[in-house]
Amino acid sequence: MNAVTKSRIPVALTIAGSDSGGGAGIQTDLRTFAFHCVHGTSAITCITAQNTLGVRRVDAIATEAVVAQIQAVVEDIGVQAAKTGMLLNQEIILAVAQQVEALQIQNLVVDPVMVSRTGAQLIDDDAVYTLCHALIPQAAIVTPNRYEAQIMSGLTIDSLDDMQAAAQIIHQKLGAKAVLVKGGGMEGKAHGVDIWFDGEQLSTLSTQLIDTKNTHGTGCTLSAAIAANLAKNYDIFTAVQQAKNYVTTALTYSLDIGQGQGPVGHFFPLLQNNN
Ligand SMILES: Nc1ncnc2c1ncn2[C@@H]1O[C@H](COP(=O)(O)OP(=O)(O)OP(=O)(O)O)[C@@H](O)[C@H]1O
Ligand SMILES: Cc1ncc(CO)c(N)n1
Repeated sequence: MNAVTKSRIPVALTIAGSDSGGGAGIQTDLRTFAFHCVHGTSAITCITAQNTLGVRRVDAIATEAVVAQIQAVVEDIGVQAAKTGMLLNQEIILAVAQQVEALQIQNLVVDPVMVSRTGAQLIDDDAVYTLCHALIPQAAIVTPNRYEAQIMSGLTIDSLDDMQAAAQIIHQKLGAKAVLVKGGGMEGKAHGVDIWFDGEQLSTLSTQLIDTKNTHGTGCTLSAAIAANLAKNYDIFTAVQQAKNYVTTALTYSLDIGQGQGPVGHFFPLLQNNN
């Protein structure tokens, strides 16, 4: 009989919604964790009926069921990092914030899913308030896109200067340890450029701009990659830099599936062995 190899592996948790099309949400998060050699665990908050053309329907999971999933994972397996994605409503957001505090979940990445890249608001104003005041203060990093950063800072964001000002206001006002304002929804020079601020260092993160319409899941992939890197004990700035590089490569390999905006591709490390 062969001896079993006992392997220790970092563990990350995603608290997010399901995307039936497999391009965003928990499906993308778990894939991203796996391709970082991190064991992925999940607490599902809602089920979306979604494809590359858009979201057709959203059903919330009972708040007690969301809490039970988080407790089951953390109390037995333990997690070195976690990320939140689509939390959907105020009740779920509040319950998640309470669990993060009670279970002392470290290295929390909050992707404050409120507004889609096209500018459509996905959660109501009460939910936005609770996200900003109960969950984000516990975050190691919060990663708003252009429109979320506008809501959180109160600024109109049209340029890199605006993104920098917003990052500083969000840091000061909401108390996340670090802020990354993402530029996927910007035009011109700021397109695909992100702004980092941690209270001391203001940095511009840019890679090459990838010319593709298939950008579904960029935000989820980025926040999941940051969480995976934190689970591996990278310092937060390195975790973000590496995650930004990862999303850029995943965009280069994005998938031309469906009739709309296809998802970013995670399989590139396997492709050369699959032809
Ligand atoms: N065409 C592109 N080329 C290079 N990087 C990009 C491009 N589009 C988006 N990004 C990067 O992808 C990451 C996610 O940013 P984005 O602003 O798209 O987030 P989001 O709106 O939350 O995403 P999602 O579409 O998943 O909701 C950022 O690092 C951003 O700079
Ligand atoms: C489930 C889910 N989470 C996040 C997003 C944002 O990309 C989405 N479209 N769907």
